[in-house]
Amino acid sequence: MIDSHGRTITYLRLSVTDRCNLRCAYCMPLRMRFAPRPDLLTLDELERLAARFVAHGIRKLRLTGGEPLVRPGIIDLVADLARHIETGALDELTLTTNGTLLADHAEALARHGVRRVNVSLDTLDPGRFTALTRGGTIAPVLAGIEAARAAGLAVKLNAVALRDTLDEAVDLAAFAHARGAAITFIEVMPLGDVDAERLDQHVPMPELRQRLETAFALTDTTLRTGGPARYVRTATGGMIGFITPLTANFCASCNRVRVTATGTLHPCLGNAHATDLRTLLRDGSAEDLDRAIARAIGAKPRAHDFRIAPGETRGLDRHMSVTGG
Ligand SMILES: Nc1nc2c(ncn2[C@@H]2O[C@H](COP(=O)(O)OP(=O)(O)OP(=O)(O)O)[C@@H](O)[C@H]2O)c(=O)[nH]1
Ligand SMILES: C[S@@+](CC[C@H](N)C(=O)[O-])C[C@H]1O[C@@H](n2cnc3c(N)ncnc32)[C@H](O)[C@@H]1O
Ligand code: SF4
Ligand code: SF4
Repeated sequence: MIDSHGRTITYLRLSVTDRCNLRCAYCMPLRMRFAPRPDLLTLDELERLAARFVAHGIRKLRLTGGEPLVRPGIIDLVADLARHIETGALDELTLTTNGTLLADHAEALARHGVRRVNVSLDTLDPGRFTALTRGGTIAPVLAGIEAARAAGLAVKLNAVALRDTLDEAVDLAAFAHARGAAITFIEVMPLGDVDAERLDQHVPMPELRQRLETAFALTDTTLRTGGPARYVRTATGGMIGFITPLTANFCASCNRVRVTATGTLHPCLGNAHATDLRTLLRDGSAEDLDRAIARAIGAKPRAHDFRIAPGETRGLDRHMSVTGG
């Protein structure tokens, strides 16, 4: 699948639920409205839809959410999708999780062909964690990271670059590296309404990188994982990734599309473009579905138009938890 800007699409981010057991302050408001249950794809529909994308050249499949591990039957879905790894059609089946339920599932994920997981962790301070997630506790996340490692899963940490936790950037990187994990810092994106001003949350990545440079000597690398991060290496060999949609967008090399838990294809995280696949999946033919996917990818926008600056925030009326990032 090649879009009209010549970019080959090989990476699908599939949201398996828009529900979550946390309420991260940068992701959603405390009183979040979720999609009506009948609108959610069934596990069978998710599996069938993923198979269409794999048939069209998707090589990397990431399950996300909401929180993917709150979806009942998630391990059955992973087990079904694992056949694409076994046939060689997929290079990677992976997921991004808040880690709260990872201790319960790490072993089963590893058994079904998952080799690595990305775990979101923005703070190491238990009180701050509860405040930032509006009610979560950090202990299960830390246990989840250990369980994943024990199950043989490679772990990467994700931390959003936030004004309130900037003072922890060095500690977070050291925490990750002590566990053999890479860490990626992500600039906050203006997606959906939250109970705060985006400008108050946003830390431009050069500022965060400067903090890290007080503790680590950083060397740029050419490492690519197929995701949007650009990586540096510390003198001790630890990897730190930067995802910089606001200060240095990476759209020219984009290889990704996403499908929501209700079966909407968004060819770009940062634009409103949307194609309903659920109706075709439920009532149409396989050819109709394939045509709709091809048309949507052909029309993938060139880039996003996010902006967070004094006096001006430009974003989208769609929360990150809808697309799963
Ligand atoms: N603007 C933008 N942000 C993205 C895109 N893809 C991922 N992100 C953001 O990057 C963050 C980290 O994504 P992950 O779920 O860890 O996935 P990844 O970066 O592809 O992971 P790796 O496979 O480990 O490289 C999330 O907050 C996403 O929203 C994208 O295409 N555009
Ligand atoms: C939407 S979550 C879904 C998966 C899972 N619940 C988790 O938190 O890892 C995926 C990633 O998006 C990040 N994220 C959420 N809202 C964001 C925003 N507005 N800007 C940047 N990253 C965001 C999270 O920190 C997480 O790393
Ligand atoms: S970032 Fe992930 S864990 Fe946090 S509220 Fe959003 S979906 Fe839930
Ligand atoms: S904002 Fe859109 S074009 Fe840019 S990297 Fe993300 S999905 Fe790709």
